[in-house]
Amino acid sequence: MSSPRSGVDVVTEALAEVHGRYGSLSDGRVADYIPQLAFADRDCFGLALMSMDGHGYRAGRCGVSFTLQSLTKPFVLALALAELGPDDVGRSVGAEPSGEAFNAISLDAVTGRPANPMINAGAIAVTALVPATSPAERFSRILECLGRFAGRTLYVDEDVYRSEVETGHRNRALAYLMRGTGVLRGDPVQAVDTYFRQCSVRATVTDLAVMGATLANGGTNPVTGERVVPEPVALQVLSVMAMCGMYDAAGSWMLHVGLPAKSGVSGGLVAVSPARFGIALHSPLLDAAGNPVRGVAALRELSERFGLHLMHNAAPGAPTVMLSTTTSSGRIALIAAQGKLDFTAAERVLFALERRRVGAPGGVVLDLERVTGMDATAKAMLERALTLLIEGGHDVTVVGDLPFRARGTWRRSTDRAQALAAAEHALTAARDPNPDPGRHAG
Ligand SMILES: NC(=O)CC[C@H](N)C(=O)O
Repeated sequence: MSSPRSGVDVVTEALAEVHGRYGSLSDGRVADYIPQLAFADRDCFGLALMSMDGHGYRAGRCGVSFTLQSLTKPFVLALALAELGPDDVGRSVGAEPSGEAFNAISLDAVTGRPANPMINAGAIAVTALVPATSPAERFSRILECLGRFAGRTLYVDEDVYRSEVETGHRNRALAYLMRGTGVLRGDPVQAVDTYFRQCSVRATVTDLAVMGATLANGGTNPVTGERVVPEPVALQVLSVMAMCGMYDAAGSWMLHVGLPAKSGVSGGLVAVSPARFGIALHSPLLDAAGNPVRGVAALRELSERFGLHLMHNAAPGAPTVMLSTTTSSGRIALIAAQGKLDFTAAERVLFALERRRVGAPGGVVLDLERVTGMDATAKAMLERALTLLIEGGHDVTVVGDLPFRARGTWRRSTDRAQALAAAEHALTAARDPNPDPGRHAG
């Protein structure tokens, strides 16, 4: 796909630009240790981005399918984690970067566990963990799960599968070693056979972008709307990808691109910008670490251009605290906030409150009328602060209808001016013995 001639599609334009810039790189080699992979078209290059809202963008050849190979590893890990949980999975495989090639014999001297699930040894162990009553059922569960990530039914390339079976002696050796250390339960030949089938599943760049977007979106496929894995599983998988997804180039990838990612020997790569999008590409020319040369260059540029690095500070949003003052009576601290509240926004509100707070029995009016939402952390922080204020003898009013609980007696209001008037009244009443009729228990 070329850059759009009209309209405002700057995302496609950016993809097309990097596609054009790096599509002519001819360094690297097509993997041929699995003979069928040597037939890959070295000129093929496609790049697709799928946002967590399900908006898709493409450049180059994105509809051509290729075998996913190691790109299946994070998604099968997700299945095992969803079924068994991290403790059980962790008994069979570690989560440490190996700093070695994908086919390394990276087994811990004491536990016998492979270093992580993104190298072959770890992936074979994880595949064998998927609960099933037979190898056929295990593979069909894996295939079905990959399809749910992609949002469509996927198929095995039988030629590539046979090619892997014929040449995969090293993978068989890894499986036998793990059988020896006790990490792999069951038949090592069957475990590797399931793993070969899994590696031979075909998908397109577009499919792979959807698979990445599902992880970006906390485990829910943004195109089909289906929850594929629970949110904590998506987080765990992305963590492992961030540390181990790019084999022995994981460190320099994190330094220069800074996104959880996974590559495979057929030249595919998927990277995830958490809570933003999945981006995928296919280009069979691989560098020495087994990562696609054009893809690494393209993603490095896109990451810089769009500020995607995980360690990049998020752009400051609108100021959280719109108003922070003490009323003319000197008795009430008034703080008004806006936007969506997370840890940082809640901390800003509480910092302002702490600075304005008048000694008890002072009043506090917290105007959250223009707060559009809050996450669980912000809610817990504000509730705790309200409880502390009430316990400290403050007269507390919250303006707005956000769902809050706080122990003790406090007021809720829909209008800031009324809230201030009621608070002044209550503070005056507190000094004289008449009870305040406006107060209720929350
Ligand atoms: N890095 C990869 O994609 C490796 C997968 C391949 N099927 C193998 O096991 O050798």
